Amino acid sequence: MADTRLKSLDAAFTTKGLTKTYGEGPAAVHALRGVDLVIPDGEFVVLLGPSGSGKSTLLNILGGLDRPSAGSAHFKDTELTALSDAELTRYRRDHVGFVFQFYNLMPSLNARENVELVTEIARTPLDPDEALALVGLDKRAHHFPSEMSGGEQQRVAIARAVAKRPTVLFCDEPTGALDSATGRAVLKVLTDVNEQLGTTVIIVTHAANTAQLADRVIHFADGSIREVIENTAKLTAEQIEW
Ligand SMILES: Nc1ncnc2c1ncn2[C@@H]1O[C@H](COP(=O)(O)OP(=O)(O)OP(=O)(O)O)[C@@H](O)[C@H]1O
Repeated sequence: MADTRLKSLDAAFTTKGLTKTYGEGPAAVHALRGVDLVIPDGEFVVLLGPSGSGKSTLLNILGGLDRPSAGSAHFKDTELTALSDAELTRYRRDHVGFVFQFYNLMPSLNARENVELVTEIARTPLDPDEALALVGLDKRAHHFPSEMSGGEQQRVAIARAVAKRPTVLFCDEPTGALDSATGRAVLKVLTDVNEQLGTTVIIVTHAANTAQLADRVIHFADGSIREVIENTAKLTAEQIEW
């Protein structure tokens, strides 16, 4: 598929001195130690780093699920750190989609009904069938989660997350529970979402191969950014090594 999207040079996110400390005194855990970061709008970004290095903490703050202890985080011109709880909820509802390692589908609802959970409350949603077609599951709309493989369930979760046309899609270990073939299919869907809808996609993972798909790879270590690499030779999901 040709990438006809014009990439914007505007920042989707800017953080300055972003700090998160859990607990106090000798028991304090320094999850983020003053992170300065710019994530351009429309990019496919991968956060890599060892367990406990602060990746999920950063994702949760940028996604409006958590607040930092100090420093600032902007989404475009909006300072997330200055928003009230109600405003943060609106930010999540209007701009953010989440995909987690374990799908979080409603077992009593079929694929289409799981997607409709979002399209019924979003302001300018995709048609649920269009969202399922985007992830290649338009023929499985009436199947329940228990009737689908892990990779198919994750694709329904992605359809649900993108159905509200989020500006940003956050994924925490989206292929962590999947074998290589289904993991590859899920990554293909995520790159399609980035390219076809222009959604900024930010993925936290241990899987170093996912970095080969990224415009930008951010390496974390011990609550800090160790290195940011702009990838000049992106691969497709079919090409990456597993
Ligand atoms: N709610 C919490 N209370 C106390 N400590 C926490 C809490 N959440 C995270 N931490 C700690 O903060 C540090 C960073 O955690 P975080 O989950 O951001 O790391 P991560 O890089 O995403 O790790 P993983 O790859 O294992 O998910 C860890 O030491 C973790 O134990």
